[in-house]
Formats: sequence, C-alpha cells, structure tokens
Amino acid sequence: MDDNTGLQKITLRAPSGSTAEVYCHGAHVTSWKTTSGEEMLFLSNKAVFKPPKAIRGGIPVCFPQFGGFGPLAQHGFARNSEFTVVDGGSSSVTLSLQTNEDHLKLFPHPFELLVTVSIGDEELEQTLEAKNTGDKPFELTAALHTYIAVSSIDKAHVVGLKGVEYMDSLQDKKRLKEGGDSITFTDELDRIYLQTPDVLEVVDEGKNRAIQVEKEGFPDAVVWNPWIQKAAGMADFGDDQYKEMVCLEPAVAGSGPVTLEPGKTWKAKQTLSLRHF
Ligand SMILES: O=P(O)(O)OC[C@H]1O[C@@H](O)[C@H](O)[C@@H](O)[C@@H]1O
Repeated sequence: MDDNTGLQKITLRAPSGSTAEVYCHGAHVTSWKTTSGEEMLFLSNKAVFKPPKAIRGGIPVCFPQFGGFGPLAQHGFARNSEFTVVDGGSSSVTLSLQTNEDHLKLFPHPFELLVTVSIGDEELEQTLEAKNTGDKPFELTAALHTYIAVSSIDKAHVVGLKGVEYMDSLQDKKRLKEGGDSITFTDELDRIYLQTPDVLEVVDEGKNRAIQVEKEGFPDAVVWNPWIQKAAGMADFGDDQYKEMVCLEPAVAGSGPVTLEPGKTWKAKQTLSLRHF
C-alpha cells in the first residue's frame, strides 16, 4: 500500500501483535514494534522519503558494497533502488532487486538480490540472498545497517566484542584490539570489528532492555554513532538525534570481499530479538 510519502510500504503483522514496516524503496525496514508496541528501530525525524535518496534510519541494505570498500558510491546502490515484492504473507515478505541498465553502468555484474523480512513474537529476521546471474565472478561487500533505538546514548552499550580486532574508520582504518567488556559512547565512534562472535547485543540501561543481534554469514560487525559534529553535518538527521541511536551492523567489510561465481548464491542473515532485564 502507499503511505503519505507516496512510496509503497508493506506492513507485517504477527499473530502476537508485533509489526514491521518495509519499503519497496531499498527493501528498507523502517519500523519494528514488538508485542507491547515498543519501537525497536531508530528512524530520523528528518528522513527523506524521496528516491533515489536512501532513508535515514531503520535498516538500510548496503549492497553490493559496504562503505568505501570498492568503486561504487558509499554503501552501494541497493538502498537507493526500487525492489519488487515477489512473495510474502501477513508476517513475512520477500523483495527482489534485479540489476537494470543503470546499475550495470556502475557495476557490470548482473545479479538478483532477494531480501526477506519476517517477524515473530519478539523477533525480526532478515535474510539477504544474492545470486550471480551473469557469466563472470564478481566481488561483493555488504551490510544490514541496523539503527537500534536507545533511550539515551549515555545509557547504551554494546557487548560481545571484547578482544576482537577492529579497523578504526576514524583513523584511516588503523587496526586495534577491543579491550573493554562493553563499548560505550562518549564521542564519535566508527569501527569495523573483524571476524566477530555471531551474537552481539545493544544494551539499554534506560529501558531495561537489550536488542540481541545474531548474525549468520556476516563475518564482521560495524558499530557507529555520529556524535555531535557529524550529526550536525547530516541534512537528514536531527542535530540531537545521535543520542537516540546506536548502529550495530552485521557486515562483510574488512574481512571481505566475498567472490560470487556465476550461478551461485551468497546468503547471510540477521535475527534481532528483544530481551528485558
Ligand atoms: O551517511 P551514510 O552513507 O548513510 O553512512 C553512515 C555511516 O555508515 C556507517 O556504516 C559507516 O561506518 C560510517 O562511516 C558512515 O558515516
């Protein structure tokens, strides 16, 4: 159905009452509410719903490139492209992106990307399946750029990364090792954690809740908060909204790329789930 942005949006509803909203533009999840009606994802109050601009917040799909790991514009073009619904029901939808002439000018490798979003009681599952439909291998990097809503950035931390090596994107991708039990936010932070454990968590002490991010097929995880200056420099992001979000992004980035042979499919997935404490 069309919402007031004029864009096509699918609303998923699980029998338990949890919901999610997914736009065909970018196969972009913009909302996930659990059974109590609590919103789990951050969406910028200045988000622009005007293709080809990517929506700020929710879960942008970064494909076939994460960040600047390749010749394309930052984060690739899937988040700027129109997907088509190919399957689904009340609590699940599958959207497809097939490369068109414009994509092929930028990236001369035909592919089909399927994005499936499903919701359960306190869970959201999102799968990427990319098939090389051409006759030559190609390389890809990717991420599910998940913006988690937090009550206040000084009450949020990320756990599960102690001892993990990371590339610091604020220091020319210098390699460092995570020393702390948890990552807290007191300044801009932009890191690519390499070969991480598959279960990570954003803990929100202000709401006594944690969102678990469980990943499969994504070796890396990006942690990002833009903080004051970068937030002020983003036209589609409220100046103070850096306080309301933490990005925890399952990715193939510094450990990539993945080489996809003709006819083969690469698959990766994240499962977000809510834990109260
Ligand atoms: O502004 P964009 O292209 O959506 O990117 C937002 C951020 O995305 C993160 O994944 C990157 O690590 C950051 O470096 C980047 O600033």
